[in-house]
Amino acid sequence: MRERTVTYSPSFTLVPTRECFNRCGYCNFRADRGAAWLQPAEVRALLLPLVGSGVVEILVLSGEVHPHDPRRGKWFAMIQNICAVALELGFLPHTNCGVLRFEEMGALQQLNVSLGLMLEIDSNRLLGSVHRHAPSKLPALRTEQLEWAGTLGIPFTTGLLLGIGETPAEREDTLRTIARLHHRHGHIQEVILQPHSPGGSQSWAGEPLGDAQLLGVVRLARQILPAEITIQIPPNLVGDPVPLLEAGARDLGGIGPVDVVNPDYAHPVVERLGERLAAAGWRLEPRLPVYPHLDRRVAAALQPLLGEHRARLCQAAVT
Ligand SMILES: O=c1nc2n(C[C@H](O)[C@H](O)[C@H](O)CO)c3cc(O)ccc3cc-2c(=O)[nH]1
Ligand SMILES: C[C@H]1O[C@@H](n2cnc3c(N)ncnc32)[C@H](O)[C@@H]1O
Ligand code: MET
Ligand code: SF4
Repeated sequence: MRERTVTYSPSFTLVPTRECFNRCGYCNFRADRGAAWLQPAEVRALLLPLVGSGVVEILVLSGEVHPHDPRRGKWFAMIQNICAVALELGFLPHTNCGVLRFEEMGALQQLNVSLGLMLEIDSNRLLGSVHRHAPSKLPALRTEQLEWAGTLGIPFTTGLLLGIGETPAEREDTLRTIARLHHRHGHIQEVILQPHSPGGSQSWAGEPLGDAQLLGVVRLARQILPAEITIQIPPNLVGDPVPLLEAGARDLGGIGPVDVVNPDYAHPVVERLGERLAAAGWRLEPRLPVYPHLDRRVAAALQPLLGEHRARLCQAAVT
């Protein structure tokens, strides 16, 4: 059988803070004001042991401080510092810290090879349920973020959170919104199809999205999204990834020690996952947090480090 390829990103997640002014009904990550903020010394202490370990991506995933909160500037400076330390130690940062001001997005572009923000579901109807207390999940705000990222030329990861009360038509609308934004700017590198996976501390008592439903969405996404956009599924939130790969998914996202968003669902050990996939005719390969066709859009100051990682990845592939 011909071997096909599926990718993952060897990653480690840093959390600037869990403090968040939103209260998404499905969230098991957020904390109230007063929660800890990551200190500069802690960033170094967490990252130093990872140098030379094979980890490349530092996923910076944060709760959000309100844009009009007087502490917003300090919060944003903390995120910039985390990215700068990660770069200094030779890692490639990818930040998803929620909705940003245009100037903030431009500043993070100088410190990240790509940025992420889930569109979730492009429907105002959910503002009456899971997003009732989540102003930063307003669909118009999130589509504007994707538009800005396109204007700035930032390689971008977005996605859908599935099984949060949306209809089939709303899933299709969301995929079409992403396709439309991509057609204008060509900046969407991957779309995560994330199945809602209930955890112990969320307020909304929704069911998990099953693999059979996810399979249908992967097929639909492959029809709607242009071929250069990769479909990502999280291996720890699905039963068997193989049928989803057969349906068009080609990436398994960042794999690290813990999934901080879904701590109740352990990540697979990469070696075991590789063996399971190989038995089904799929070769698991590492990738960088920016896709090769978008390398030239990465900030000039990051090009030398990106080049080193790209060369190392090619070397590993031929040896
Ligand atoms: O590359 C990304 N991976 C994202 N991932 C995948 C992530 O790389 C890994 O699954 C782990 O969170 C890393 O330990 C998410 C996973 C989740 O469970 C929830 C949200 C995200 C969001 C992103 C993201 O914005 N960018
Ligand atoms: C960082 C991203 O994590 C996703 N997210 C948040 N809570 C859950 C959950 N219970 N199950 C799956 N994904 C979740 C959202 O899509 C958010 O944008
Ligand atoms: C756990 S969510 C982390 C990213 C951000 N708060 C968002 O929801 O978009
Ligand atoms: S999903 Fe993100 S925005 Fe929503 S409450 Fe959790 S941390 Fe905040």
